[in-house]
Amino acid sequence: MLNKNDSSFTGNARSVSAIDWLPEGKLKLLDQRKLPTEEVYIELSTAADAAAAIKDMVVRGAPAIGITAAYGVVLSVLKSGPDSTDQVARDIEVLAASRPTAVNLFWALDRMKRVIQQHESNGSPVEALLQEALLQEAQLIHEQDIAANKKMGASAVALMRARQSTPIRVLTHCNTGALATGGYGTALGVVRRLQEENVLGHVYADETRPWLQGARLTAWELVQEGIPVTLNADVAAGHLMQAGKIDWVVVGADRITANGDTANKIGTYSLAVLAKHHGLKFMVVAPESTIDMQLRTGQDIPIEEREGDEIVAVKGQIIAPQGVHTFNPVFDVTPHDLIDAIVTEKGIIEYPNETKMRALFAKTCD
Ligand SMILES: CSC[C@H]1O[C@H](OP(=O)(O)O)[C@H](O)[C@@H]1O
Repeated sequence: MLNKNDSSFTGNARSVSAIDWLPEGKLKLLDQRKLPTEEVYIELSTAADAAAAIKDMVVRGAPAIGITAAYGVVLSVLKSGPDSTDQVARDIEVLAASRPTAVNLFWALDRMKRVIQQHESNGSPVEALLQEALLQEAQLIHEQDIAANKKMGASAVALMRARQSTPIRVLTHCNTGALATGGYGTALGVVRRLQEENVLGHVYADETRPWLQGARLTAWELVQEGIPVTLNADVAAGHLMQAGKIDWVVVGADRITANGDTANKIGTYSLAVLAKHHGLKFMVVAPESTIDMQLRTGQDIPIEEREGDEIVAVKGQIIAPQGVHTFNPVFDVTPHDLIDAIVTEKGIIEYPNETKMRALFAKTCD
């Protein structure tokens, strides 16, 4: 286990990466459970370690989960040795079972399985060649995610500037930044681009109960970069909208279905209803790896429920009586008709519906 004295730590969220492949064949993760008070890194050497890190939210965020799983497959092949097909297949199943909602996990594993299948179709895969091909694919998934985030940031800000005067004031939910992705961020990538173009009015960050991704992670990223952020209780979001403080609600996604219904952190649906009521714009920002054209509507999306102890305690401090029942779904689904724009690296869909989604994605998701 490494602490922030680790040589790669520079003290700046912009250069801090949640996920790094080490030359000695290990995966280094920033333990997001310990932020913002501690920057602690862990090094993983097995696929089971990677699956546990996803399940336990050492690393979280739909794209980051997919990238971690891809490196987990590399760890599996490195560890399994020759004739490891069955063990690698078992490891991929363990990775797939780590969390159910973010489709990026399954998208990334499918890409890695295609590399294995290509090698197997060429006769028995030469182990070293397969290991190298899988590492290259995982690193490509990682790099493509960062590039997608920067492209989405630019196109989202261009749309916002075409729709209203500047500066632009944003409310965001959960964490969708460098910690949730390969780097730069999805919804937080839009915030970064607004700041880069000097048209950011202000960012309001929902604390995002119960896991507090907004308070612990989004605020950490933005404060470190000097981006003007105000942390608010989730229940204050409606008040901010009613007070005329917000122009756009901008969020990430964990799975977007063929009609544009969007699963995202619990509380997103409420924000969309509030935004509609107050006549504000609601934007979803997500790479194509978050699109699931195999599901027709959001009703089909598996919604993860986590342990009640995430609700009844905050950083170990008990805040509810012993024996209370709990209900802890950690995602909800925003219907497409509450979404003004879905921004992806392939293009922007305004007022999404199945026809528009299929026009943009059918060719790549059949
Ligand atoms: C870049 S999208 C990240 C997405 O993932 C988060 O969920 P979790 O922290 O539980 O992995 C949240 O839904 C974000 O919008």
